[in-house]
Amino acid sequence: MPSRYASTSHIFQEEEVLREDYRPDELPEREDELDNLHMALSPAARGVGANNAFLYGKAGQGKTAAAKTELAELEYHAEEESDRLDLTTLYISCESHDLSTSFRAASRIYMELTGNERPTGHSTDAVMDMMFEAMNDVGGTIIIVLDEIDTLGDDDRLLYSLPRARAQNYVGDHVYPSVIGISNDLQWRDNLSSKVKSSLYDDQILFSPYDAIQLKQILRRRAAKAFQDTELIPVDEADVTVEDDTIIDTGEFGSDPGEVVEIDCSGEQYVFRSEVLTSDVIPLISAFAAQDKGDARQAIKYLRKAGEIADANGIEQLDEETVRQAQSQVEKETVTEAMREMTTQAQLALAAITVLEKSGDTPVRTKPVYAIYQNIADEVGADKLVQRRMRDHLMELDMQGIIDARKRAAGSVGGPAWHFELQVAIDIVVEVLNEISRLDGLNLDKINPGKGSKISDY
Ligand SMILES: Nc1ncnc2c1ncn2[C@@H]1O[C@H](COP(=O)(O)OP(=O)(O)OP(=O)(O)O)[C@@H](O)[C@H]1O
Repeated sequence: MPSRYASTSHIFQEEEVLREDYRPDELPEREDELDNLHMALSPAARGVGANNAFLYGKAGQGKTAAAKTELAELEYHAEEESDRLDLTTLYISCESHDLSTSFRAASRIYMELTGNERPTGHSTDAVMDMMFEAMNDVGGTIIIVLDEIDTLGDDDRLLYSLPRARAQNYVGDHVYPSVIGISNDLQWRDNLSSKVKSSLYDDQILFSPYDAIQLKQILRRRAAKAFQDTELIPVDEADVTVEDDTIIDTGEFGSDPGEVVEIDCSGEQYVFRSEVLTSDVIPLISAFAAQDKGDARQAIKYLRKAGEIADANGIEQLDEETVRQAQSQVEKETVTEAMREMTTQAQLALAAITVLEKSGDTPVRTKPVYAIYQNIADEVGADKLVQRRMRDHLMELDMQGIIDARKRAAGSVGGPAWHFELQVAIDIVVEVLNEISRLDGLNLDKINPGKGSKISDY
């Protein structure tokens, strides 16, 4: 049977560059944040303890990439000075190993430091002692990155003890441990107890969302590596003449000379030229991602998906249409994944909002959502939560970006009240709700939205 697989792609040259685990060489958009982190870590380059640092900001802002880049540089320095410096760095993603307790996170640190198996049959205190003992054995400067640190929830024993390890004599004078915490849950950060805050946050570094210009730079650097016949050439090396950011003599490239762009904050100009991306692809993706959350991961995903769509369908050039298709597919995949992982109760709350969205009754207050939620719960034979608990689920859906919860003026009576509406395309939600087997038998069309409750009704 002839194979439909191809070993080369007419679109991609180096597809890995657009994958999640690719580590960029540079992060010019994060120069200030890297400088701050550099300052926090520089005592380690002198053989003493680094400051504890806390990197925070929304998803996809380069926090992890910045921590890894800066640690790699410090490791390189320590290697060069290995007769003088004794440095150990650990990167631990609390979420991916489900290290949701101090016990599990301390076990992981112990395992990484010793190479031993996971300790079993011990109390949290005993595992923390084992972890500090391992630090004593390793000695020197030990920097531990705890990514997604918020998954530790309100179990702050580890976060309280680690920064105090020297002061409390948990480790000897020859050990300098410190923590780089990373989180995109700003509420968690604010809710930490003040005793933990004061020690964990020697240096706090905020990563604010990327704007469209920064996203364009990030995407152009990636695209030049990832796609066929796509390049970034310094203006003085390109066969074109540029005046006021415009190409006035197109040289050998005639009708398709590319465009003049910047790819970092140095002010240096480049010609970006591509035979597989039309000129509106990168600006459009950047605009979509900037309008949404300014998330570089999301922007890179759109670019990759657009390439995959073109590749699979034999399309020669990615264009606006391919980008729109990619955006809707990525959105669908994201929502589908989030919805499948939700509890049934969260799915029921979402189904209720969806019914009201369909009938044009959103943004809507909690009470009408609750009425529909009860109907739906009856329909599928699920337990019914009290109104407050159902609202907690709505707030969680807001955190996931699936619905939008906003306090709005509620009219003449009372102060502002929460109003909810869908934030993602309704047809995607309906399709996924229909696929979820736990909601089998639910027909959204049959649920009566009852009296509408738009803002204007109040
Ligand atoms: N300035 C940048 N230049 C190039 N690539 C970047 C930049 N910022 C982020 N990225 C890329 O975007 C993706 C997300 O970045 P990263 O994982 O560092 O974000 P994060 O802030 O740690 O997000 P999360 O909190 O969701 O883990 C990665 O693929 C990363 O390489």
